[in-house]
Amino acid sequence: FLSGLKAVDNVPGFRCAFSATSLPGLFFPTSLNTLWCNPGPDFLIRLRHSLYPVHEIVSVVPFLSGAPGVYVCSIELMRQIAGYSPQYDKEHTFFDAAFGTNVVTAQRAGWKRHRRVINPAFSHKMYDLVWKESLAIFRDMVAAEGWEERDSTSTVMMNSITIKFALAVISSCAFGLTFPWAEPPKSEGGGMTLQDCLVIATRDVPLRIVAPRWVYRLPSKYLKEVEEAFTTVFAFAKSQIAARREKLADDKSKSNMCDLIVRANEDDGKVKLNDDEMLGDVFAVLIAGHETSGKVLTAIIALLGLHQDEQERVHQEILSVLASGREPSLDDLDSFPYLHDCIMEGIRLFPPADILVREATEDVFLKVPSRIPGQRERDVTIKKGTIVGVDVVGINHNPRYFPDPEAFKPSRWKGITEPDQFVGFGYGPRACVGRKFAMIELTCFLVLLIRDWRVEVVLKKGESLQQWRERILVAKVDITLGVGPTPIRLVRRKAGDSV
Ligand code: HEM
Repeated sequence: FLSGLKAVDNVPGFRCAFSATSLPGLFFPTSLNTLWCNPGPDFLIRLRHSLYPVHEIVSVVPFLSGAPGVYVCSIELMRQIAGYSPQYDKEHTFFDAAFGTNVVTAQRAGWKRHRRVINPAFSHKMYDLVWKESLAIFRDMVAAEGWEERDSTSTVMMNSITIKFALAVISSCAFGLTFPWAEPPKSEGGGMTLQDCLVIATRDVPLRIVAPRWVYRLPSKYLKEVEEAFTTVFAFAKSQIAARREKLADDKSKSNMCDLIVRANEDDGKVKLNDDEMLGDVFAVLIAGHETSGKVLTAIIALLGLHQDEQERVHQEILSVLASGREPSLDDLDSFPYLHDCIMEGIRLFPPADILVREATEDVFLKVPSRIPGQRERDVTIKKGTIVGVDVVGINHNPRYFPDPEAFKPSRWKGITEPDQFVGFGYGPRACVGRKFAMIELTCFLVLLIRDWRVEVVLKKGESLQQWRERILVAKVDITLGVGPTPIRLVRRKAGDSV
């Protein structure tokens, strides 16, 4: 504990039993009790108003389990920490124990091989496919949900719709696995859909790591579900790699992302990944590629439902681009600047990747800005091996960059180029490789939705919009950050209809 305090140069913060990202920290209940403190995985967003009273840095020093760490909410420091400096690397994480080393978690030396294999998959041809599939899946969804024949829907829980949509897009574009909206693929046991299995597999990673295999034979419905979920997800990933290999042996055409990854791996002898690493990458793309987009899509739809004026502005923009009544295409992607700003603002308020975690590879010196105008920076020396987290939520709520940070104001992004202040997709060499993929599917979904439907939030009797926001838009972190169950209603737009 004392060496932990030294490692973070006595920067003020939490002195706790477990660090937020250690295994016990995830298992035990969150508590800020001074004797039994466990800040919990979502402390950055929960405590965002009070975390940084003076300087833009806070420390977490556990006395039982987990590594000491500091968290910063400064863009200037993010550039040093997540940029190209060899002084920082990805933190060694326990997630590898469940899914294998992969492109998201690998440390610098191994990561380059993963990234070289993954990169060719993110091509214009792939983006074309993402748009086409998003369009087709949206249409299938509207028909299968029975919205086509209605002027307004009953209450729709948006979370399951957007996660299913994002999973359908990644399954189709990454693995060539298309399925009808009404009949998603089921697990071998037949009880759960692949979507259910992925939700459980991502939520229960800590249990999977600590529980020995015999535990799953105990008579518990919950444990049986966890076992079925992991077995299904592993079988799916393995079958995808095997199928790609077989296909590529007699068919040299490259089509979906998994084909391209397997081909890139086998084309270049120097960068070959072994089967476990390939499996890890398939999981990484599957999870990083649907959890993030699905969760933030719900938040953006909810924010547009709360802010009818902003929604109307987006609607008018869509009508002006699609004036002739034609369907949107990938060529229109940059023709919706206001919608683009709404997406940026949604990601700012509810960033799926709430933190960029790095580890100091040597002793590092930080000049930390003060939150109080006119007050001096603080010099801090962080010891080698200490966790250094870029607090994305903290940056996004830092009034130095975003005045009135809690407000949904898409217009604040006008004229701001992304690398300047937009940290939602990360920064530097490890920034999101799927950024354009995500922007395409989000734009396609929102253009089609807002063109045809007005989104309304479903209030309880007597509830105000502000109360709805406080009740529903509560961020929760399980691997990625998202909002709670979000009830909305869609009302079909008629010609000349506006708010
Ligand atoms: C709105 C949606 C998304 C958001 C907000 C998001 C955010 C991020 C962020 C912040 C990082 C950097 C993490 C770090 O530096 O520690 C990242 C990395 C990554 N993302 Fe995304 N992501 C999104 C969608 C996607 C999609 C759709 C895919 C794949 C199709 C994807 C694949 C990846 C991968 C593979 C990495 C690791 C890159 C590397 O380390 O080389 N992401 N993402």
